[in-house]
Amino acid sequence: MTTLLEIRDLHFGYGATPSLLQGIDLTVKAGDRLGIIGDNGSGKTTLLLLCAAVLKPQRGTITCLGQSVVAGQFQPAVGVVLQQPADQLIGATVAEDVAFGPENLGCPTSEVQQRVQQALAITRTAHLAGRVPHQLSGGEQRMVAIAGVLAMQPQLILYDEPTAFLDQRSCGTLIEFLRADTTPGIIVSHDPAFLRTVCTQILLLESGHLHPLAL
Ligand SMILES: Nc1ncnc2c1ncn2[C@@H]1O[C@H](COP(=O)(O)OP(=O)(O)OP(=O)(O)O)[C@@H](O)[C@H]1O
Repeated sequence: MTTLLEIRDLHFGYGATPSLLQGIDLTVKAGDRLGIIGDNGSGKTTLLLLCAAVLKPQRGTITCLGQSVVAGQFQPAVGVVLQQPADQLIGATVAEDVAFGPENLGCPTSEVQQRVQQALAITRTAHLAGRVPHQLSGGEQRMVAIAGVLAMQPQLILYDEPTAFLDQRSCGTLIEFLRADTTPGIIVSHDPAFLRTVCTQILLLESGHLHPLAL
């Protein structure tokens, strides 16, 4: 089975928390969606930012589809859904926002339009196409942010606390989407029941190490 992401002996820390990650090993293969749970400040977001090439490992390696992940280098194969969806919404309208990714990948206009319509349909946000992203509710913003990621057709999607700020109904929409979508990835969350519903494996990040948990 294709290996999408491979992390070996990853170490990382900040000034005040120098030993945050102390030898992380992780593999995401086709069909895998890993859930990561852990206390506040255990390093879950940091781990995602390392996978997304936003941060540079202090030791160890991260490879995506067999290529070394180089911090600061754009990885079209990896989509990231940030904890605060508003942070990644930049278009004047929802449709323009979702078009931004494929446009920047150099897709022809007809393909951009096709990808936008498809992503909005999958995330059930087509009715929001003409709306201003920053005037949407938190739940609507989250699904639009996911649509923007899907329009880039990534091979791996990293989600940082996707259920944060969602009410039960929006959570239901998200779960329905995640159950239908087969893109492999990693989901960081504080909600074990949610992770059990949408992930193939759950890992606990504790004291700088990942430990498998029973589903
Ligand atoms: N840019 C930064 N500079 C210095 N310290 C940071 C930085 N970002 C995060 N930290 C610290 O690193 C630790 C881990 O933060 P991180 O956001 O990765 O944790 P988390 O597990 O995602 O937490 P939460 O569940 O609260 O979202 C925290 O103690 C945090 O204060």
